[in-house]
Order: sequence, then C-alpha cells, then structure tokens
Amino acid sequence: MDASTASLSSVKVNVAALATDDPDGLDVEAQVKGAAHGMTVVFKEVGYLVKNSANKKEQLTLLSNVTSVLFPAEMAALMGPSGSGKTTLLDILAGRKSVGQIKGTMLFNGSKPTSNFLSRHTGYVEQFDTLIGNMTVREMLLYTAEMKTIRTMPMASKVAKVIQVLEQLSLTRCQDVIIGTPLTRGISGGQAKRTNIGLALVSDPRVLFLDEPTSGLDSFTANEVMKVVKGLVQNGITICATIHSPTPSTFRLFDRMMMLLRGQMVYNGPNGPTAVNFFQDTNPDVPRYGSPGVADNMSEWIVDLATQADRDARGPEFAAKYAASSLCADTARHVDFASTNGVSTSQRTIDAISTTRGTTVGMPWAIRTLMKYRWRRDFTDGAYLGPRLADKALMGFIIFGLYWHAAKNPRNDTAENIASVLFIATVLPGFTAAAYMPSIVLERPLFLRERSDGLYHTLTYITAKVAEEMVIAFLGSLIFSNWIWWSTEFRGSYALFLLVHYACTCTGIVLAYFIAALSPNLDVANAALPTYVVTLLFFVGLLIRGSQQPGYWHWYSYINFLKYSWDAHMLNQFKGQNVMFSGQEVLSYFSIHGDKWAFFGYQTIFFAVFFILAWLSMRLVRWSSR
Ligand SMILES: Nc1ncnc2c1ncn2[C@@H]1O[C@H](COP(=O)(O)OP(=O)(O)OP(=O)(O)O)[C@@H](O)[C@H]1O
Repeated sequence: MDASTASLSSVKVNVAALATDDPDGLDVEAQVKGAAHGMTVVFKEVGYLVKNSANKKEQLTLLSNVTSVLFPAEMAALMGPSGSGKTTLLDILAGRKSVGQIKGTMLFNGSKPTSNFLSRHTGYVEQFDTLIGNMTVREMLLYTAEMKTIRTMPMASKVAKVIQVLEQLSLTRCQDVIIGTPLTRGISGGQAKRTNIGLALVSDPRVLFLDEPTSGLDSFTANEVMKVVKGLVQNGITICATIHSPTPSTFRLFDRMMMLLRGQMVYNGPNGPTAVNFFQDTNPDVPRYGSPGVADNMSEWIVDLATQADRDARGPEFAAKYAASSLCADTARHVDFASTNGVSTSQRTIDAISTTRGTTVGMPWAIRTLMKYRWRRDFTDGAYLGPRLADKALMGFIIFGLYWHAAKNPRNDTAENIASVLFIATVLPGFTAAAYMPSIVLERPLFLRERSDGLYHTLTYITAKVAEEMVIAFLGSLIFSNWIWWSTEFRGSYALFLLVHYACTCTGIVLAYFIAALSPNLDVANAALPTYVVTLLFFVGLLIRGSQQPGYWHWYSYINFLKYSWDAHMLNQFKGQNVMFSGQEVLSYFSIHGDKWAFFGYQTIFFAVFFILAWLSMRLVRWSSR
C-alpha cells in the first residue's frame, strides 16, 4: 500500500468510525478512540472579506469557497505560497478573527462553535512567540498548565505533564533557563518556538491548530517537533498545521494535504503521490516530477509548483480544475457526512460544545496562579522594581534636603513651602504613573493570546496586575511617606498622610492602565498621560486658587483626583493650626473646606472609576486587527 492509499484509507476509517458513535450516548470511546478525544471540523464554502488596510475604501476577498473537513486522529497540512490565506483560514477556524466578514459554515462535531468552546477546547500555536520573558521554560509551561487544566487535577499530574512535554520537545536541557526578551538573552529562537508549541500541548486540546510550527527551526529539529505533534494523533486529537516548505520527512508525517492559492482551495486530498499525480494530470504543462532539473522530492516539487502557479496568477485556473475533480466531489461527500451523521454525540462532546465558560479555571484560581508565577518573578526583577521605586527614593531625597523641618512650627512665612511640598507629594503619583504603562502596552500581544487561549478573562488579568502594582506601590508609599513625614515634621495624622498618598498612587496606576488601554502604542500613551496630568495640575488649587478660577472651569476641579488628595493633605496639616497666609487663614485662602477623611474617601471612588474604565477599555478597544 503506498502512502496515498494509506492516507485515503485512514480518512475512510475515520469516517466509518465516526458513524459508529452511538446517538444515544452509549460509550463507544474504546472502539472509536480517535473520535472520543478529537473532533470533526467541517468548514464549508468559507469566505473572508476585509477592508484593505492600505486603502480602507477597498474590500479584499482573502478567502473564497474554501471547503474541507478535518478528522480526529489525523494531521492535516495546510499549504500554499506566502500570502495565500493559510493563517487567515486558521484564524477563522480557531475563532481568532476580530475584523472582516466571514462567510460560510464551520461545524465542530456538527455544531457551530461558540467562542467559549474554541477558547477552552482548541489549541492554537501562533506563528510568532508570545512568552513571558522573565520566566523559565519550565515555569512558563507549569503556569499555562495550571491555567488550562482543571483545578482539581493534582499538582503532581500537572508537573508530570509538563515534564513529559519538556522531554517530547527536547526542552529538558533548557528548562531552567530564562526565556528572555529581545534585549536580554535567554533561550534560543528554536527553543522559544518549541516552548510555544509546548503551551498548546500541556492544555490537552481536542483540536490543535498550528501556524508555521517549524518556521525558524533547522530541518532536524523541525522534523523532531512535527513527530511530537504527530504523536498526539494517537490520542485522537484533530490537528491542522500550516506549513510553508516542509522537508520530505516532515511532509510524510501529514495524513492529508490542503493547498490554497490566492485564497482558493486547489487541492484537498491524500498526501504524496496522489497530490503529485493530480497536479500533473490536471496541468500537463507543468514540469514532470522526476524529470531532470526539477525538485526530486514530492514536497519540494509541490511547493515549487504552487509558488510558480501563484507567480503566474494561475490561482483561479487551478481552483477551477480542482472544483471539477473527483477529489473535490469526495470532499463534498465527506463534508456532508461529517456535518450530519458522522459526529460524536457523547455527553463529553455535548458538554464541551455547550460550555458557557471560556476559561478552564475560575477567577480566584487564575488570580492565584498569576500571583504564584508572575509576581514571584517580577518582585525579584530589578527592571520591574526600578522604575516603580527609584522615583520615590529620589524625590524623597530631594524633599529631605530642601524641606528639612519645614513643617515643624508652621508659621506664616513657611506656609507656602508646606503647601508646595504637599503639592509635590500629591502630583508625584500622577507623573510617575507613566512607569505602569509599558507593562500594559508591551504585554498586549501576550494578553491577547492568553485571553484567546482561555487562560483568563480581562477582569482577571487586570485585577491581578493592579493587585501586583498595589503591593509594590504600598512599599513605595511607605518609604516615601515615612521619609518626608519625619524629615519635614508634618502635623496631623500620619495614617491619613500615608493612606492619601497610597490611594493617589493607586489611582495613578489605574489611570495609567486606562490610558495605556486606549493607546495604540507606547508613544501615544507616553504623550497622553503627562498631558492629562498637567491639565489636572492647574485645578489642584495651588497654581490658581479655586476662588480665582473662572466659573465655567469649576466642574473640572470636581473630577480632578489630585485636588482631593491635596485638599486632604492641606486639611491634615493646617486644620486648627491658625496659620496665616497673605492676611488670611491658610485653608480659607485656598478655599479648602470639609473633612480630610471624606476627601480620602473620594480618592477611592476615583480609583474605582478608573479601574472600571481601564477594564472596559481593555475589553472593548481592539488594537489588534487580525
Ligand atoms: N487587512 C488586510 N488588508 C490587506 N491585505 C491583507 C489584510 N489582511 C490580510 N491581508 C493579506 O491577505 C493575504 C493572506 O494572508 P495570510 O497571513 O493568511 O497568508 P499566509 O498564507 O498565512 O502567508 P505566510 O505563509 O506568509 O504566513 C496576504 O497577502 C496578506 O497580506
């Protein structure tokens, strides 16, 4: 039996196996192992239209009438020249398209997939690695395993799964090496690629999509990696991988091949000789396989043929020939069968399809896992701590030198200095909030990938991140408040001083997150935050007193969180001290009235409002137009 016949028969076996699945829920898993874990994925007449990013008035058709079926226990190759629409199709099947118009039908075991189902039960290895630079390979896999496997699974089983994946992907040697960033050397590009694949493997998906899993790998490693992936079909998993130029041995691992040319299907059928014969029979003009001067292995010959056909703009011609072929008719029959009869109706599948949760673990467990893996690394990372603490130390040092004992005996001639240092203490958290924005903007690809992978919801992510920042901010506030409180010898309540400064810093954090979430990139965020904070400075009450501000600007003071902070500090300092300034009692001069603790309370409202705005922005504003 040659490779093509073997592949064809494997398709038939799968179809037959699917047909035996008992509609009444009888457990036939032992007989149809493949169908029990994997799923039949049907896509029928799929089209995709999108606005041309270079000219928004133009509508591009990137896919048209793409029809096929992926079977459990089978690894299908999605091939085609660069730009033929492979990633686009994979994105559509995995529910990752956020723009454009999708046409046609997609069915997973006969049902339309929800985004919750796709997040939880399918794996997607993206073309570009999105890993956490300051984690080791092992930590990255364990972190994902804890997020993507059920919470009640014993930790020992999760660790065992990670060890197995590390071994399978030959990552054991570098398991304790930091992943690294473009600026900090860590694991190699090939190891990063394999780690990325490992993330999908530890979650045990029922359908696995891989986009160019071998790009950037040497041919030996590429083959090893694809052998590992192929090994998963023994568990019945359904696999589809885009692959650009496979080596002959990698090519042989695939059970079936789909070929796209300019967004149209030009071949769907067995891998190997059947494909070569099909292209030669339907296109007598192409160089014959095996003739002198042409590629001497099938994969290269097919890739060369497709690339040349693409260059000669023969996509529609090839698509028409395929549409008229018996292979296309076979595909149509398989698609019809798999859409109706040949689907698993086991309870497990019904539960998976109808899941109402997009994540495997709940919010508390996800936050705990984020804390466990990410906090530990961040809290020992100088690059993380530096920008968050250094500014407080520097400002504390300058205030220490400039305002030594300034508030010891508040007098008429020192009142201005005290008001000024309180003003600096107030506005500092507004400006230093810039330090919190890079982690949101630069981490966006990771966040989007992990959210699409069903690791967490946006609220979980932002809650864990804000909580992490708040821990460091408390440390910073404690250092800063202590330093300047005792060196200037402020009056009033130390607790209030600390709490107001801390609340103001925390509001700065969520404000920074909000602006970062609204900004397409770091440049915009870095320009927007200080601009906004400067507008607030005018309305704190020091640069221009409230009583002297034009009436039509008063509203802005009410929504200025820095004003409440300064007012609370001023009340804490001067209430009952009877210090005069320019002939008036200081607080009256600056029109500050009310209860200092109430102003602290208003601060916390601003924190809540900016937190909600940041959460909604991260949830709703789509900066990735894929
Ligand atoms: N919004 C868009 N505007 C214009 N062209 C787009 C847009 N989105 C995708 N394309 C184009 O659609 C085509 C298909 O892209 P896709 O990434 O699916 O190709 P591919 O086959 O995966 O290529 P590669 O092998 O190089 O990754 C490409 O030519 C791409 O430039």
